[in-house]
Amino acid sequence: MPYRILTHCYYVRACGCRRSKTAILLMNLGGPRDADEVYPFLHRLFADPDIIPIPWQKRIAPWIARRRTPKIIEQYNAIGGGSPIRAWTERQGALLTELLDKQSPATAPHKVYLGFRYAAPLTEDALSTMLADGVTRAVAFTQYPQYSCSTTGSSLNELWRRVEEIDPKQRIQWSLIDRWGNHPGLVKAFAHRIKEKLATYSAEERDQVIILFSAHSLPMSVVNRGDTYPGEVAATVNAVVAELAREGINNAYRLVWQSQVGPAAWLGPQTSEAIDGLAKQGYKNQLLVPIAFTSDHIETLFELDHEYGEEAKEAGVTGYKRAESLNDSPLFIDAMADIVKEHLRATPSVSKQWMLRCPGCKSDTCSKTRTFFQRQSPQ
Ligand SMILES: C=CC1=C(C)c2cc3[nH]c(cc4nc(cc5[nH]c(cc1n2)c(C)c5CCC(=O)O)C(CCC(=O)O)=C4C)c(C)c3C=C
Ligand SMILES: [Fe+2]
Ligand SMILES: [Fe+2]
Repeated sequence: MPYRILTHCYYVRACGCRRSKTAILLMNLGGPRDADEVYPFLHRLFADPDIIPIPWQKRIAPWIARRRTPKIIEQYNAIGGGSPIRAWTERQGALLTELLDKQSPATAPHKVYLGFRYAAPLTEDALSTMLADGVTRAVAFTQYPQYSCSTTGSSLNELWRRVEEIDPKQRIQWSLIDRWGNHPGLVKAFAHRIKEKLATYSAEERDQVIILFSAHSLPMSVVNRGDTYPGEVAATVNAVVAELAREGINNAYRLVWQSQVGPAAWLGPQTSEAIDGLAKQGYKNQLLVPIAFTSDHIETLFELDHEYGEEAKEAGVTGYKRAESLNDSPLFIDAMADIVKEHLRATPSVSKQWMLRCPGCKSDTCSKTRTFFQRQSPQ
């Protein structure tokens, strides 16, 4: 017990102290848990120039958020009142900790923290808790498998700013897992979810099912400045398709893009239009696969299930189904543990704060910087 008050305890096994030796910060966008959290969530999102640069941003963001809040509350009400991202991330974190403690005694005990960009627990909350817990070694692990300056970049820039503010002496040594869209474990987990759902079609229908991999779209302005996300999503799709082919599954497939916001041009084809267009070509069995996010959220539960589900029915798609999100899939948790284990083995702890900035642009304002030729940072 007395060891609990020590800042550093390297004798965790012998003394029974529960202080974690390795902290893992799961970074994600987060989501409102109830109606009261919708406005603050949207406000933070529209105030973030890394996701959406707006002139006079600080002044305009509250106004856009206020106008959008009633519509988004309605959408969250349709899926049970709030976003399940936090609950799923907590569950994934608990399972990951358990697995890592078993598989990686050299870096145990592990402790997972959640750091969300737009909803509680925010990055700054996570960082303060980690410092209060006496953490000295941490891995920032993005929960977006494919890198975009608008998502992982934004989270990293926020972490970098908060470290400067809250931990200027760098008591915590950080390293970074910034992309993992083609990790074999992730690919297997996606393929398994697809096989599970394909098995629910009749034997005659199964080969006729078209698989629609659906990812959150990006504004063309972000695509055109060289964001690597579209290519990384396509790489995940190709890897999953190859994995399915190895198991004798050779269905037709397309990559489509959902969740456009506002009037600007976004990357297409749009999921809803593709569903309709393919229905007109006679594809009555369509299996939707969310490929750029690892747990359920408004875009799977509301957009894919409700909104596009209704549109598909009207278009005559009688066999419209969605693959379950990865959520607490054991294959997915195995993949997460594998990624962290491998990272810890290969990456000595590094304290350089620049590692926490968006490696696409090394700037804390991604949106102003070109990101062509973004390098794959070491994992
Ligand atoms: C890989 C995932 C995501 C990318 C890329 C992404 C880019 C992106 N998003 C917006 C604007 C909004 N996104 C909103 C919600 C939202 N976005 C993602 C994921 C990605 N976004 C998720 C999982 C969610 C839902 C969160 C939940 O349900 O808990 C919203 C809020 C909802 C709404 O108002 O429609 C906005 C706004 C932009 C502009 C962008 C790329 C630049
Ligand atoms: Fe989004
Ligand atoms: Fe960036």
